[in-house]
Amino acid sequence: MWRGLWTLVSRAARGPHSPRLCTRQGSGYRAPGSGATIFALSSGQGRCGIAVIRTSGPASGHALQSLTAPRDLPLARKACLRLLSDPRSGEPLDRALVLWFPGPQSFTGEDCAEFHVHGGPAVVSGVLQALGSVPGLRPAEAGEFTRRAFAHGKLSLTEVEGLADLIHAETEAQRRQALRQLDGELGDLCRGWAETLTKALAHVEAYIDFSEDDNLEEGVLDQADSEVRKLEVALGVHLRDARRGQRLRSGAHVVVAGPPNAGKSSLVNLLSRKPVSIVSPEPGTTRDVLETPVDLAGFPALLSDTAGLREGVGPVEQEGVRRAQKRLEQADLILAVLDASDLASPASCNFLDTVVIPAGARNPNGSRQRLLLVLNKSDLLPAGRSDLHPDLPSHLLLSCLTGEGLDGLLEALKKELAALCGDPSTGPLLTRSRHQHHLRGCLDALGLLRGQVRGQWKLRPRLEEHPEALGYLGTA
Ligand SMILES: Nc1nc2c(ncn2[C@@H]2O[C@H](COP(=O)(O)OP(=O)(O)OP(=O)(O)O)[C@@H](O)[C@H]2O)c(=O)[nH]1
Repeated sequence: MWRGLWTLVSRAARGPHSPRLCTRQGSGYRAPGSGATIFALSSGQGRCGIAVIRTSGPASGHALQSLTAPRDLPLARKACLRLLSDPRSGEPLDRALVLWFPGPQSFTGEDCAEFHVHGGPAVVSGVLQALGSVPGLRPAEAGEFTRRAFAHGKLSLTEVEGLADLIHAETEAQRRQALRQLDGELGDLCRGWAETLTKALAHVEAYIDFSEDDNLEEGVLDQADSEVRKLEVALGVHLRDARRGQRLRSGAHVVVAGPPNAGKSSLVNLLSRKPVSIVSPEPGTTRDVLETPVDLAGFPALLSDTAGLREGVGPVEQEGVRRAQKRLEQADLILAVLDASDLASPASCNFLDTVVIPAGARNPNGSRQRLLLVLNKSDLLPAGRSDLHPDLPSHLLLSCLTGEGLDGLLEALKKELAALCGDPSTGPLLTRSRHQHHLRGCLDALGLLRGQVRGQWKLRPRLEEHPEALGYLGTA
């Protein structure tokens, strides 16, 4: 009976055939056409000082020798100046730095070469054409160098994702997070979890094999159970935190809302440093939701300008108000803007009552909607006036016209966004729904395993239905 249980559990621990959370491949996986030698421009397109062209594959050394004079291979990983010429015509193409990375000590794990040529379009296209004429070489597909690095165990899946995030990082916080993931932090965390699980399974196996001979310390199952419980707690904490990492990748939704003419569009333009929205003294100028991606105090955000909220307007503006309200419901952070010199107007009072005050109250899941109240047009207030409104919630004074108060607002935004997106320096974050999917699968499987360990046989049919259950964390 125990043997049967163990067969189930160990099958479960080996997990699914699909890529696991932090899989480091290194064997088995072969992409179509992976035997060929590939080449590509690895630096950006366009005119520039230096462009880097790379090759990867068994014919890299031959390609390097075919294009360079003298023809001998340079010392491994040492930059060396060579004349490049077209192997078909012998026509000189450029004088360039070349590097030779014999596998497996290269980015992809294969033989690689790099040509650091002058970045003019004619030079780049001449060298690419010359490489294409070398037998066994073909242009690389998008992402193929990284795919090969993964296939040869040079990068784990989470590191590949970190690399992609680093290339696309637009803000400081995104760069920090991507670099930490590329350095393997998330993978290390998952491997730690996987090790804990493997140890717990080993204890269960030992119990199954030896308990009847009384050779085993007491409490082995309890110990395994307690380890698995701790693991469940750790996974739960990361899962609950998952939205923060995803926000850090894709940007938090910051919605600028308020009554008409409060200066919402002026604030959006000020924060994005470009004329996203039309600014005019006419109330009701902005009718639709206008979005722009911005770097707010080092964090990525999608900033939305919305129609001024007021009642008794025509059908077009009414639709704008409806869209603004819908966007407010989806906001991660509301930037509520009021005209500091017009706080007693019906539109301001209504906005305070319907948006600002309710945001401070706890919603059914126990959290509050994040909101920063900004009183704009502070330049219109009489000097030294601080008695704005006795019941006004905590707020920031700003003048979009003079820029006064902007530093304070950016500081407050930084705090809010750090809470929303997570601080990459405090530990690895789950940045993709793939991570969440695998962790959730692992958590479910741990529940099943604990049921089995405690002899709850009624769960057995369910485990048999999910033989992959415990393989979600991947292996080192
Ligand atoms: N004095 C002063 N005027 C401002 C300030 N910010 C904006 N304004 C003016 O206020 C008017 C309305 O500004 P907008 O930014 O268009 O206001 P809005 O809230 O987007 O207006 P709607 O599109 O009608 O909802 C414009 O004439 C701006 O120049 C400020 O800080 N001080």
